[in-house]
Amino acid sequence: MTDFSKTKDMFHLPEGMIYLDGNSLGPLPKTAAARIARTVTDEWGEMVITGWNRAEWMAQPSTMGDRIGRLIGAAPGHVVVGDTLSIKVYQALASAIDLVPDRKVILTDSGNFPSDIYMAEGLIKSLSRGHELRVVAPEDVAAHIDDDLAVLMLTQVDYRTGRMHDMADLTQRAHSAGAIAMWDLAHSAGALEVDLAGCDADFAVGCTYKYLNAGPGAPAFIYVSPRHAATVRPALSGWLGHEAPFAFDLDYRPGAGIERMRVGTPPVLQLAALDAALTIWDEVDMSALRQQSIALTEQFIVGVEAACPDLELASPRDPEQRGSQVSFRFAQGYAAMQACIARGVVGDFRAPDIMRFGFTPLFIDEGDVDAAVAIIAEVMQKRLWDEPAYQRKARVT
Ligand SMILES: Cc1ncc(COP(=O)(O)O)c(C=O)c1O
Ligand SMILES: Nc1c(O)cccc1C(=O)C[C@H](N)C(=O)O
Repeated sequence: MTDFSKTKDMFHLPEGMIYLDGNSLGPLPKTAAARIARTVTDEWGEMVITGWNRAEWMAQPSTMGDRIGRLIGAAPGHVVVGDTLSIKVYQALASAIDLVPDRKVILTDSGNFPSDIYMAEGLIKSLSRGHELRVVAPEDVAAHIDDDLAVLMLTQVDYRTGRMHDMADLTQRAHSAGAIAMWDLAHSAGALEVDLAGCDADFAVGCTYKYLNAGPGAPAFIYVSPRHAATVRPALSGWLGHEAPFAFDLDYRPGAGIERMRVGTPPVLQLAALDAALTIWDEVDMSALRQQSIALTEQFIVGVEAACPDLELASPRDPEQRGSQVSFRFAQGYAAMQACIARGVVGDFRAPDIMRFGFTPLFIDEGDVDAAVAIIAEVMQKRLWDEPAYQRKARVT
């Protein structure tokens, strides 16, 4: 059983801050700075190019992929790390489309993160084969799975509301219709129990800078089901996904299994940060994490609803239907969030009116939730958001 009072001490948390934004960018693991410094000085500094073998830099995308695999229900050898999540979305979707050559519909929902939708649109244009991206309301996804469907492309947990799709059910429906199911786990990996193999998902992608805490710009990951891994065509056919990169052949031959989803040079310094972050995750029991996440989000909802009648719950009330974040709607949400941040409660705002708070049991506990609720209550009851300093500027970064 994971002791979350111990994991909290493994992070550097800024003094006086209750950090409820680990769903967007995780905090710094205390060992990360030394771990990165070791790679810089002992490996890059002393080994220079021999580090690719001596420090096993070249193997890290796969070894780290296996460690992430445990957190998302993937057997070793089916996850690889690299690139950004947007790139991995493109790569997975391109491979998925190839598996269903006679169909043209890609189905997603309006709660998906815009980058996934933009990448799909860009891919469709580049292919010029008449594919159509169908964007429906999240609750209508199941009803739109029919015999025209090529790929069901969904983000499991909605970045705005935290609403969670039923991965097992929708994957099974997609398969029954003869389609491929592809999942974005950006707001799932490290947030809840995911069982990719048990759900029989075809492809999954995700990032490591949110709940996994590998730092700003940390690389993404991709999963390919064992059913497809040896046959999928990698659309981004970079040299490190080649069967024999150092043969420098001029013809591309995909590497074995998941290795073919590698593209180019691994981000070694960022992988050092990921290594430090995964050293914490290696010991975490995902079922205990989920239980604690639900306890924290329930405590938060009860507290905020009792003290702040002007905030309307935007997340599902049923904990089984939401991820590890809680969102409230408020017309002055931007200003209210600025007022909370000024008082040390860091969540974030998503247009047009969502105040979003992430609950990350590795470093947030019941005391933090009570303290955050008290500050949010003060902001709302005293209308502190009404101060001109907190109003939204024309240009928001
Ligand atoms: C669901 C989802 N997909 C894609 C992205 C984009 O990821 P990246 O900026 O790493 O490409 C994000 C976050 O930014 C996200 O939340
Ligand atoms: N990746 C981000 C970035 O580089 C800058 C600011 C925010 C992000 C995010 O991850 C946003 C995030 N996907 C979200 O859920 O809103």
